[in-house]
Amino acid sequence: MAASGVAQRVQSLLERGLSELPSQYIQPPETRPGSRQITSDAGVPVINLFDLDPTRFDDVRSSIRRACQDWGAFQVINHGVPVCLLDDIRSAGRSFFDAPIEDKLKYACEPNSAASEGYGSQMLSKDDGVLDWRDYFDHHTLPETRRNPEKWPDFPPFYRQAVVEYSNHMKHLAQKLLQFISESLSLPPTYIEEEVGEAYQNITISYYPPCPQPDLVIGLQSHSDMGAVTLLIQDSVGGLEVLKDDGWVLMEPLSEAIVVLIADQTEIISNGEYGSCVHRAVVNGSQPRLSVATFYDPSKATMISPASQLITHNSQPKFREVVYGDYVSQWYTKGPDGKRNIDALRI
Ligand SMILES: O=C(O)CCC(=O)C(=O)O
Ligand SMILES: [Fe+2]
Repeated sequence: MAASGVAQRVQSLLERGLSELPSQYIQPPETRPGSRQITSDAGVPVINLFDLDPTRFDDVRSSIRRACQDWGAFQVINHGVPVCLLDDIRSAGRSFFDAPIEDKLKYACEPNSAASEGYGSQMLSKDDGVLDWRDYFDHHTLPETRRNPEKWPDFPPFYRQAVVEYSNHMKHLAQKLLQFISESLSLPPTYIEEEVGEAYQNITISYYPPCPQPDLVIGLQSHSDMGAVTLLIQDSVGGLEVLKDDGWVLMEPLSEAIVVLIADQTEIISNGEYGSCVHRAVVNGSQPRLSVATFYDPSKATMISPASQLITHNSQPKFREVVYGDYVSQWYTKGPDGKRNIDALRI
């Protein structure tokens, strides 16, 4: 998102005491949380990975295929990532956000550069976009040459170690999931992984303070993620919603599960067979909420295009090829705004 000026942290705004909600955070009626909310009988699928037991792979692949076609999202359980590591990263994040603002600001991200590492909040965009009710800490974790734990909080003492271990586990799980996804499209198992090339991984811990008027704000506005796949964990509060058939469905918070969100480059590679998941985060009036999103993305120089195996005389390419870095720059210029970005590549 285009940025200018000094970032205001939502949490510090609240701590200073709010007599009324600042107007920059008030959403127009059509994007407020209550709009188009649906309770679906069939929620987002929860898929058992059976601790990656190869005898169950056929079942897993067909469940993933259905979930990708119907939702572009699913949760996985028995995924092989130690649950204590999920708890550690949530508790590390929570301790950071519970610390005094002076301690947090030592890790402030660069106010004028897009996607810089560290502690931040959405900044005023150059157009008159509405601000998200969210603060975050972004970590650059892969390739290892980008990984500099000195830039991450040194409290609580296990913070940096937890991020390193979490990053490594999420890389392996993302690769395994991309293999299932490739095979479920009848592509060779490593197809998507090879198209993506050396993975760029960022881990963003989002913190959504409670809001005195939660019905007027959005924690994180509607968007689809730009890369290949996003793995996300949330705490017990809940607030992640996915768009399905024009209505918003709550992603049930499950403490041991990992949410998988298909992102835009996988939609392109699958030639639209699997749509990326449009999602947003809503907030509430009483409890802060924390989530940890791990993005698995191509490098900026990587060219992404629909898999040639999926192009037949019955199925023409649906997207133009794109250099990933150009895709990202466009996103930062225009902002997420639903799926506007990927739609610009449609043939
Ligand atoms: O907090 C959440 O649940 C959503 C986070 C998210 O979508 C993102 O960081 O891209
Ligand atoms: Fe997202």
